[in-house]
Amino acid sequence: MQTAQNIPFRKMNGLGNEILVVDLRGRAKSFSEAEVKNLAGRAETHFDQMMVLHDPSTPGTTAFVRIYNADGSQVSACGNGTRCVALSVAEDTGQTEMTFETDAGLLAARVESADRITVDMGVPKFDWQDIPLAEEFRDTRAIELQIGPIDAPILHSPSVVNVGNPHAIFWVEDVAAYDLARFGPLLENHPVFPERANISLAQVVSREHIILRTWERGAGLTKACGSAACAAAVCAMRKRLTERRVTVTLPGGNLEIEWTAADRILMTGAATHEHAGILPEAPAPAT
Ligand SMILES: N[C@H](CCC[C@H](N)C(=O)O)C(=O)O
Repeated sequence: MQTAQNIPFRKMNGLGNEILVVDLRGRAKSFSEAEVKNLAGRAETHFDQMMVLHDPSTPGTTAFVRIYNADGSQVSACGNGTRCVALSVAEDTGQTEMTFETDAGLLAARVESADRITVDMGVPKFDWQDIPLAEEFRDTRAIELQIGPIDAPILHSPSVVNVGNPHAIFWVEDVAAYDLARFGPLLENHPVFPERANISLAQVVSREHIILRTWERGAGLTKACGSAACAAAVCAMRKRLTERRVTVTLPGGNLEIEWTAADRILMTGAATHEHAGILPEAPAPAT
């Protein structure tokens, strides 16, 4: 396993979603799954997601961003992490507009301040094959899935969507009434989700306000999940529960989500610095 060669990192968060930002541009290096999990497990570099910047291949873009969950899995979208990367780049270069390459496509970002960073999270996908689901469901606004009676009240009929990553949204009267830590992993790994899924409880307070809690695929309970906020917003709009602009309140704070007439999802919120340092030497591989 290659050791880290004096590589700087920034520990940040997006509404409390723990993010490690590592810039590998100009270096011929990438991280193994073992290195990712090792960094996630250390107090100084602990993260829910790690955002790694690599040299881009599309002219005019700032970086290709590779995204890892704490369990080492590589994923294609992280809203909170993308805001942290955008703030980091803006502070380093003075740029306020930038575009990143990700496995889910190009993401444009605008940095007005550390409190107002907007990311275009792209176009939502609702077909069962695009989530993906293991079998055909005609109406992905409510699929036949339920959990219980291990948890009362029963959870059922989630909406599903892909916003660069897969999400299932359960609609509830009170997000605090459920032991999400207990059944989150059951649903994350449910066979109906061949690539697993991020699992959220959504409470629609008004036509402009949703309260959300999320069990994240590959990271567990987090204080915020930006892509889940996007997922809940577009699924609520699709069910005619909300307008096209909503505030989503997560345990760590608020995000503004807009599903534009051009079918793109705009997410606006803050990013916060915590500390910076040099990545620790990776441990020698067990012989
Ligand atoms: N756990 C997610 C990736 C990070 C999403 C979340 N942290 C966000 O802000 O969007 C997944 O496996 O698809």
